[in-house]
Amino acid sequence: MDLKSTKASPVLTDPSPINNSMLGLHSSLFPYSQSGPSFSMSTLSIPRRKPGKLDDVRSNGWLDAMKSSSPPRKKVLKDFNNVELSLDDGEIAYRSWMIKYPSALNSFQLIMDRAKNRKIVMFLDYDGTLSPIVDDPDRAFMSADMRSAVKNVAKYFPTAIISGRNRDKVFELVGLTELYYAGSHGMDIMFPARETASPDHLNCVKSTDLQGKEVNLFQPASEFLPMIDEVFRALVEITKGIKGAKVENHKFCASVHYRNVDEIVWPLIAQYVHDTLKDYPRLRLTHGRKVLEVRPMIDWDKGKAVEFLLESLGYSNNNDVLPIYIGDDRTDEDAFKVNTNLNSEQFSNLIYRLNNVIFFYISY
Ligand SMILES: O=P(O)(O)OC[C@H]1O[C@H](O[C@H]2O[C@H](CO)[C@@H](O)[C@H](O)[C@H]2O)[C@H](O)[C@@H](O)[C@@H]1O
Repeated sequence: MDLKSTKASPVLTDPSPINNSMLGLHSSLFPYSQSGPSFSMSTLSIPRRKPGKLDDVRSNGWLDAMKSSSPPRKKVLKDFNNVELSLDDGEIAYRSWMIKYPSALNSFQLIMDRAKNRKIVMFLDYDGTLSPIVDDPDRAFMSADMRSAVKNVAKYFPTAIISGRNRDKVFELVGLTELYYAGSHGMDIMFPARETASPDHLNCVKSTDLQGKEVNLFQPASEFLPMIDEVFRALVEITKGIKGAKVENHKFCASVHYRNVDEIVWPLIAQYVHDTLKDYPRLRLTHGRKVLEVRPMIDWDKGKAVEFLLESLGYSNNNDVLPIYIGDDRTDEDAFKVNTNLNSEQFSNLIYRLNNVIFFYISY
């Protein structure tokens, strides 16, 4: 059974900033931005092009998905002593999540037992996992401590970064040459030339990395390069009048950020993206943390990238291998879905939380 048939998602949506103090946790444990965007009517300028009916994005579920990461409303609950607690939906979701998924740190021995005599292969998401979530995507830096921890992990285990970002950009942010990198949600994978990709993967070519070393490059969506470039420019143009909107070109996908856009304008930004995509029937939309991601309609995602890397590095279908994936976002669930033979109970037994990200084994 895969995650498609498992209703609850293991990832958390953005909580309200006051959660941290209420739960008695230090704010540094939370990667979420602590300052929400402020809004005044005078700061809103509406772009020239008229959107289609805003009903499109209301009926197709985009708006609901966008709102699920917004600061939720308050609810009054009673605690064990019958004292009324004012909790918002995010706080309730956070508490339930803490109960549902055991802490990886408290379960360390169990995890060590499962890892005994097996080779760990480590997969790490970037934003929200290695770096804190901040308002400006260009300033999502990982700390020196985190870099040194990842460097240490890579000393012992093959380690790959699987990010939605442009591969060069995520390499620039991480800066460790000993890792493997997959950008554009796994549609741009670089791995050592000494390894060979399966003959099924035709889009694998020889190339050189930034240090001039020979490498293999796997880009299953290479034919979409001009289309993504074009849609990126169209999205920049159509959203340019929306204060706080930001569009990024990740080579094989494009991101439209609305974290810094007032919620009142979200239907408009969603409708603009929806209208733009009408001209591109071969592109599809996925949701991330306050970001709309436009990507090619191909059967490839972070999960396929994990399988591809395991296969290319010689670790697939091997009981001696224990792949571990750590991620925080909906797109990371594609990697969690790699376990297709598990029922939902077996599946949730593989999930732990590590601070506020999900720690997951891929077991064969
Ligand atoms: O797969 P990832 O490495 O997690 O990348 C997913 C997206 O991450 C970035 O956006 C997110 O982080 C930003 C910086 O903290 C934040 O401002 C934004 O709201 C988040 O969605 C990146 O900018 C996106 O393009 C990636 O797709």
